[in-house]
Amino acid sequence: MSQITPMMRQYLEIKADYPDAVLFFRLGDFYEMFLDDAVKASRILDITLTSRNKNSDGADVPLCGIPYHSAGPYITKLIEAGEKVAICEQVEDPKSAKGIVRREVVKVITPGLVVDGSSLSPKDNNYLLSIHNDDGNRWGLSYLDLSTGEFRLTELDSLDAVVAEIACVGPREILLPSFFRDNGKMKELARATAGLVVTHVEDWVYDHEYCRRLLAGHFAGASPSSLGCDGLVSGLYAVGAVLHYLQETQKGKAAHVTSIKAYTNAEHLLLDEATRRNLELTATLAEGKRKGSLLGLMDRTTTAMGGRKIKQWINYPLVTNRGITDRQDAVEALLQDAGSRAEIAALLNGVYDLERLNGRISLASAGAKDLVAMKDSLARIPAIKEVLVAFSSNLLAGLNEGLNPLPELIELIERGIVENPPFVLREGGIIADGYNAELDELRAISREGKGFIARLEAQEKKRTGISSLKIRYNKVFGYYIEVTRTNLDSIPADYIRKQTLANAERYITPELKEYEDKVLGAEDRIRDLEFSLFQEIREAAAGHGNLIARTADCLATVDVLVSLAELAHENNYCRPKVDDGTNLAIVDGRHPVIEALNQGERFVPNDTLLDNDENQIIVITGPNMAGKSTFMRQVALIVLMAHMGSFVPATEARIGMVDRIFTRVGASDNLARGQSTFMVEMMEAANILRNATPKSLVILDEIGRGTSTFDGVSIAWAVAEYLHDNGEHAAKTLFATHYHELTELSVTRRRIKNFNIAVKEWNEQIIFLRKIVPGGASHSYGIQVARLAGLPLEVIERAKEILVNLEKGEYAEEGIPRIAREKKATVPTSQLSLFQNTEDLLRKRLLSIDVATLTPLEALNLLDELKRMA
Ligand SMILES: Nc1ncnc2c1ncn2[C@@H]1O[C@H](COP(=O)(O)OP(=O)(O)OP(=O)(O)O)[C@@H](O)[C@H]1O
Repeated sequence: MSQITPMMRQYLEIKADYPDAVLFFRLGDFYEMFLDDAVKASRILDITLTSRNKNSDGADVPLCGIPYHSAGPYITKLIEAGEKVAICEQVEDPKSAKGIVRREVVKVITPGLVVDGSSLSPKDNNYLLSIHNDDGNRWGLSYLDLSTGEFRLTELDSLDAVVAEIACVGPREILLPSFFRDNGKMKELARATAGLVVTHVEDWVYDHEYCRRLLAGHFAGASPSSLGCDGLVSGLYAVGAVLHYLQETQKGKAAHVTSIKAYTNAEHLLLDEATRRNLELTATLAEGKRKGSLLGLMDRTTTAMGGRKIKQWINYPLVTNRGITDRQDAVEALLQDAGSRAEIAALLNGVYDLERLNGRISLASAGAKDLVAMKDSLARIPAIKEVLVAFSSNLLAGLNEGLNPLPELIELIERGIVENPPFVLREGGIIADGYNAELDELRAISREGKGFIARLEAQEKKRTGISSLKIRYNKVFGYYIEVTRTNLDSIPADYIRKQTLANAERYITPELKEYEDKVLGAEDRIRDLEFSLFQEIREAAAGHGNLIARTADCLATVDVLVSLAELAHENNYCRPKVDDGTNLAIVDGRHPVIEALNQGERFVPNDTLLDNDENQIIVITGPNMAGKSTFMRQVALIVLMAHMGSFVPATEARIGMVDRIFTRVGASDNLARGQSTFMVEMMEAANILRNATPKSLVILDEIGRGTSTFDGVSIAWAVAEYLHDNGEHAAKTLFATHYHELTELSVTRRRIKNFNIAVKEWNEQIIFLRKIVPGGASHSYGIQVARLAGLPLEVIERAKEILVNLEKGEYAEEGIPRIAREKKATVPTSQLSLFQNTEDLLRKRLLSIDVATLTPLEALNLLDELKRMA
C-alpha cells in the first residue's frame, strides 16, 4: 500500500466532489494540478508536466502548476477547450493553522457560466441552457447568461421545437437530466447538442418541492406564479436545474439575476434551425461568420449590449402589431433626425458593457477599474436623456424613463476610488484621499515615516562621514543601512550588523527599526483597509443592481433603434406597413445583404405579391444563376426585418403578419451527422408539411433535386399540391424549380401561379435581366451557364449534343442508348450508306409509333424529329 501524504489525502477528498472539473489546488503562491488533471491541463495549457512524491510503490504523481496571480489566462484557455475549472483556496491563515491548512472549493467556472470579460465575446451572449422532459410532450427549456443576468424560460410541445430553440439560443453549455442517458432522449438530442459542453444533472434535483424552494430562495420568497411560471412543470424543473447548478458552482448568490422571463412560442415569429441557417441570419452558411450574415449587415450598434440585443431581435422577431409599430415609430423618428442620431451614437461610444459590469459587481469579481468604468458610463446618461427627451415616440419616451443615471452611485465611486486605479486589489492605491479619515491618517504616517527615513539617511551620512551610506529596504530585513567595506572603520558602535556581503555590510539601528514598524505597520493596515473599503463600495454598487440592469437594457435598446435608423438611412429602406391581414406585397424589393455587397452588378429590384387566394403558391422557373434563390431569400428577409420593427429594402411593402418562416434551400450536407443530403432534404420538407399554417411563409428551393428526375418531379409536384389543397397547411409559398413540368400545376390548381426570372439570349450567350416576370421559363440554359463557368469547350459541345438527343426522347436504338449516341459514330462513310441507314431508321421509328396514344403536341414534336432524321 502506498503512503499518501496528508496534503494528498486532502486533495483526493476534495477532488472526489469535482470529478468533471480540473481542480486548481492552492499551495502558497501557486495553483497546483495533480494526476489526470495535471496530464490534461499541461497538454491544453502547454506547461511542463513534472512529478513528485514518488510513492513507496514507486508510482509517480503527475503534477503541474501556475502562479495564482496570473491564473486568469490559464482559466480562459481551459474554458475555451470546453473544460470546467474548480478553484480550491486555502480558507484559513497558514500561520494559525494546526496541521494541514483547511482548503475549500470557492467557485467552479464552467463554459456556460463565465463572467470574466477576457473569455467572453462582447457582442454575443454566453448561455447555459437547461432542458427537462418527462415522457410526455411537454419540454421545459430555460437559459441563463450569468454574465448579464438574463434568465428566460419556456415550455415547448415537441422535440422539433426544442431543437429549433436550442439553435436559436446558441448556448455554450447544456444541462440535461442524467435519466436522459437511459431513456433514449440523449440520442434524440444528439444533433442539437453536438459541439456543446453537456453536463448531466443528478436525477434527484428534478423534484417539484426542491425546485420550488430553489426558486423561492433565489428570488427572495417569490412563488412560481409571481414569476410568471405558474402551471409549468417541466419548465420549473429546467429552471430548478439551472439554480441548483448555480449554487453548486458559484457558492454564493448571483444577486444580479433578479428576474426570470417566461415566454411562449406564440410571442415570436418562429424560425427552425434549417431556416435560421439557410437564411444566414446570424452567421454565414459557408464559414459560420457574422460578417456576410443579416446580423453582420444590420448591426450598426455602438455598445456590446446593443450588439447582443440586435442579435436577439433577429432571433425573436415580434408578431404583435403594437410591438412592431412602436419600434417602427422610434426608428422613423430617429431616421428623420440625423443630428440626434449622431449625438446618441457619440455618447454611447463612451459607455462600457454595463450588463456585464453589473454581473461582475454582483458576483464580487469586479475590480476597481470596473467600478470606474461603471461610473464613466453612468456619467453619459444625463446627456443621452437630454437628446431623447425631444422625441415623442412611445418607445423612446419609455426608454428615456428607464434610464437612470444613478447620481449617488456616481458620486460614491468618484469620491471613493482614484481616477486610474491599479488592476490588483490588495496592494492599495485604490481608494481616493479624503474618502476615509483612518486611511488618510495611515497614509500620513506612512509618508512621514518615509520622510523620516530619508532624513535619517542624511543624518547618518553626516554623523559617520560616510557619503556612500544608504538606507535600503528588502522583504527579508526590512530597512537597513548599507556601508561599503572601505568605510567599515567609520561604523558607529550603535550599529547592529545583520548581513555581510562581498563588498558591503548591512546594519540596523533601534531607531530605524522603530520607524520601520510604524511605516510597514501602516502600509499593511492601508492595504487591508483599502480592500475592505473597496468591497464596501462594490457592495453598495451591487445594491443598485436592479436599476443598473434596467438602465443597461434601455441603453441597449436605444442603441439598436439608432442602429436600425442608420441602416435605413444608408440603404434607403422604407417603412413597411405591417398588419393582421394575410397579404405580402412588396414593391421593388431587394436582397439586403447582396445589395450591400455591391459586387459590381447593380441590384435589380423585384416586386412580390403573395396572398392566401390567387397567389398562394408562386412557382419560379428560370435558368441557373438567374436569381431565383436570391429573390426568394429576399422575400423571407424582408418579412423577417419587418417583424423586427426594422425598415426594409423596398420602396413600398405591406406585410400581413407571418407566424413562421420555413425554408428548404439547397443541399445542406449533414453527412457528418450520418444523414444523406436527400434524407435531410426530405426531413426538412416533412417538418414544413407538418407545421406550416396559412399564416406561414414557405420557401422551397429546388425540392426533390437530390434524387432521380422522375422521383424528384413527383415529390415536388405532390408537395405543391399538398400545400395548395390542405387548407390547414395552405402557406404562402415560393417554389423555385428546374423542373419545367411543374409549371403545369397552375392549370389545375387555382392558387398556383407561374413566374420566371427573365434572361435574354444573344449569340449563344445569355444575359441575366434579374427581373421576375409572369409565366414559366422555357429553357434551363444550364449549358450556357456551364460555359460561363469555364467548362472546357469540348465538354460544352458534347453536352449540347446529348441535350439534343435527350430532347428527342430517351429510347435505345441498335444497342446504343440514345443519350450516348455520338455524332462521330453516325458520320456516313458514303452518301449511299447514309441514305439507306436513314431510311431504315425512319422506317423503324415510324413503325414504333402508336398513333392512337399520341397527343397533338407529341405528334408535332415527332414530326419535327422525323424531319431532322431525314
Ligand atoms: N436581382 C438581382 N440583381 C443583381 N444581381 C442578382 C440579382 N439576383 C441575383 N443576383 C446575382 O446572381 C447570382 C445568382 O443568383 P441565384 O443564386 O439566386 O441564382 P439561382 O437562379 O438560384 O441559381 P441556381 O438555379 O443555379 O441555384 C447571385 O449570387 C447574385 O450575385
